[in-house]
Amino acid sequence: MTELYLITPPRLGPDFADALAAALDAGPVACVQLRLKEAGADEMRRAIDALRPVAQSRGVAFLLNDDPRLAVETGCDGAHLGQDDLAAHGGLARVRRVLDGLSLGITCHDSRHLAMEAAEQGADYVAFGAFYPTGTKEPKARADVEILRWWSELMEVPCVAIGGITPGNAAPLVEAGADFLAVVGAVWQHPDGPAAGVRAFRAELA
Ligand SMILES: Cc1ncc(COP(=O)(O)OP(=O)(O)O)c(N)n1
Ligand SMILES: Cc1ncsc1CCOP(=O)(O)O
Ligand SMILES: [Mg+2]
Repeated sequence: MTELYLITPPRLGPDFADALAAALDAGPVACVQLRLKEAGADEMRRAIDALRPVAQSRGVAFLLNDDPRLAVETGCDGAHLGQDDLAAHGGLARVRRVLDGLSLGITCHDSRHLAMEAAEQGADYVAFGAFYPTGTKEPKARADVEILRWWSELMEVPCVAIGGITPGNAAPLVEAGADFLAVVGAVWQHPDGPAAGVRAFRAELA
């Protein structure tokens, strides 16, 4: 089964909590990641305080991008870290300890080695990508669907696919065994709004 993993847009408008609620109510959505690359500490805490209850009250996990300590402090369900973030926070083993029983997701780009290492050290999921061209971020790597097939046949730890995923190109990722599809643009930039964006994935994930 493949589930939707929603990542927030890079900048949040004043009504974003309502937009998030509408998107989640159009679900199922398994997880929300707050990803604000340009926010300062205060803005980040305000966003967490406003959005975390929207997700958690609906039984949707709320993860924070990049900052495991803040995730713990603010009651998030876990954190997602990239390879540079791991280095900045003292390495994977240390981050695992900081998060204790909370969820830890790790960016592994297109690397089987990084994914094995992450799983061995207690990651709760590994993320591969970018699978398709994306305007949301300049990706460090392009990944092939075969890495999802290889991983899902070999390993128990769930895998996330990310990068340019839309309802129109999701099928090969689902077929190859992705446990989650992580999406930004296809939901938040959907012409009929985010709820329609989430609904559009339903048929692909069934
Ligand atoms: C689910 C998921 N996968 C990958 C990423 C990318 O993380 P990272 O490489 O640290 O890049 P930034 O998101 O921090 O720009 C992600 N955030 N979520
Ligand atoms: C954060 C991130 N990491 C690799 S691609 C990407 C952006 C995904 O956004 P979109 O779904 O809009 O392509
Ligand atoms: Mg990061």
